[in-house]
Amino acid sequence: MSTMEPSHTHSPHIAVIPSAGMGHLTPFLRLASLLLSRNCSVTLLTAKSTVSNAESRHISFFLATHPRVKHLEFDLIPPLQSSNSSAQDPFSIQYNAISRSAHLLHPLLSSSSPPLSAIFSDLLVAKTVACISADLLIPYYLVITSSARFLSFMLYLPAFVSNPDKFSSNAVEVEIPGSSPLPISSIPLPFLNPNHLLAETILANLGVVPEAKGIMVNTFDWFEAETIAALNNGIVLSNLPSVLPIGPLQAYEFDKDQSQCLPWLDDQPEKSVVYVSFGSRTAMSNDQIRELGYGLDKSGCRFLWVVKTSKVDKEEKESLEELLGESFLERIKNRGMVVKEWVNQDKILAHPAIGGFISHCGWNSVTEAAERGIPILAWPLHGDQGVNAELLQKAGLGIWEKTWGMGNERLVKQEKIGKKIVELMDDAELRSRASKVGREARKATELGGSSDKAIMGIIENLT
Ligand SMILES: O=c1ccn([C@@H]2O[C@H](COP(=O)(O)OP(=O)(O)O[C@H]3O[C@H](CO)[C@@H](O)[C@H](O)[C@H]3O)[C@@H](O)[C@H]2O)c(=O)[nH]1
Repeated sequence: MSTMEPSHTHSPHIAVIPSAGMGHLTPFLRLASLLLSRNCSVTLLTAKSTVSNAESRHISFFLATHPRVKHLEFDLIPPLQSSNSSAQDPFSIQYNAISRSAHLLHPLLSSSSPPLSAIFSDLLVAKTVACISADLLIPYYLVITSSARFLSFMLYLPAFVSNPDKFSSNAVEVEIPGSSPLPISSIPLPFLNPNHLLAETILANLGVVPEAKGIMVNTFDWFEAETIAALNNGIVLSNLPSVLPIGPLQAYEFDKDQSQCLPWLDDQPEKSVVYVSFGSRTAMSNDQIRELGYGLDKSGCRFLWVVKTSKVDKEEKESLEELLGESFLERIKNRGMVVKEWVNQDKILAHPAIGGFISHCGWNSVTEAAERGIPILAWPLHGDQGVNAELLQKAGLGIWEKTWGMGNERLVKQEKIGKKIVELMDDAELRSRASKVGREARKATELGGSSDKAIMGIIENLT
């Protein structure tokens, strides 16, 4: 993005309110950094305790490198106890706690100095933020951390859950107005159970979406043109505010990476390495992790693999030797690097040695790969990831083997994995289509590009 300064004398002061997990925090910090570069003042509001170490480390580092940002923390009221075992996902519990604690934001926001010009918040606190913004007579904008396609589905969620007969066990897809039908198999499991904490939290906040001044989405026009048009033409929801694609949001400098990954990549030939990572909060079963390892070995490709065995980094205990065996690590050591730590993914994807990405299709990972034009082998595991996998395949950014299923529902064998990796790395047409996606993504964020114009329009409206 450009660092063009607004021509106005009054620079807006914006409160930025993410929810939980790196997948939600990262785009908000990137947006905050972008706003600063456009001469805005920023106040960042976060919950006093985070779920993962990665979040608290990133917040601290961000504040240290962006000293103009004011940071305010709010308390969390104790989480709801639920008998539903699927609700025990620590991130869903935190989303719910943040959503229910959002009223504690009022005194922090109303006493802000200089007074706030706007609030940019995650959907999961929208209900309270809408009331506060009405009280303070300032606009609020929603920031969607997933795809526009997934936003369409979320907006359709109230209709979906209130009409279960329409979605009988025989149904294979859901018709979302203005969008191609969504396979039932891509719908996140919590949404098939309206009593799930995550579904409950989203449903509780959806009602105020029409009160937002605008809905920013970390996507770009070219990538999701049909969906964005449908959202903006009132086909999905008649009273929807403008949907504004502002992505891919750019990474800010995060230079504390002490790992050996980048030096190792420096020694690998161009586009020869497949990067494997399943984001910040997704763990495969240990059996699946081992099959993936043998599959990587069978493919004969070079690889950089970030292994994650538990949802939250605080629980990671097992060593790589215990998990994969010393003989595996010895066998692959000349063409594979396996780590079990936080890596600087954005820098890795930007490295010329990377030729492909095996990804769970968390939306940040997808947008980061899109920006670099890196082809993805989609392996969605939960949440919005099936929806994202489908759309990235349609846009030409990757391939998705649907028969592998979502999550740990079936064990995908090493032979299949090995073959797919070879397909990912050898397909010249796929590589060229992915490069085109990269060119379009970069065009969107250049000065005068569609995403650049969208963010400048918002800032100008606030001055
Ligand atoms: O070692 C690591 C692991 C992750 N990342 C970064 O962490 C972010 C992870 O975000 P994402 O790729 O979106 O995955 P999740 O952490 O799984 O994100 C959650 O939030 C996303 C945005 O709402 C959803 O799309 C996902 O399904 C949901 O799991 C990305 O920026 C990665 O670059 C690193 O830099 N290093």
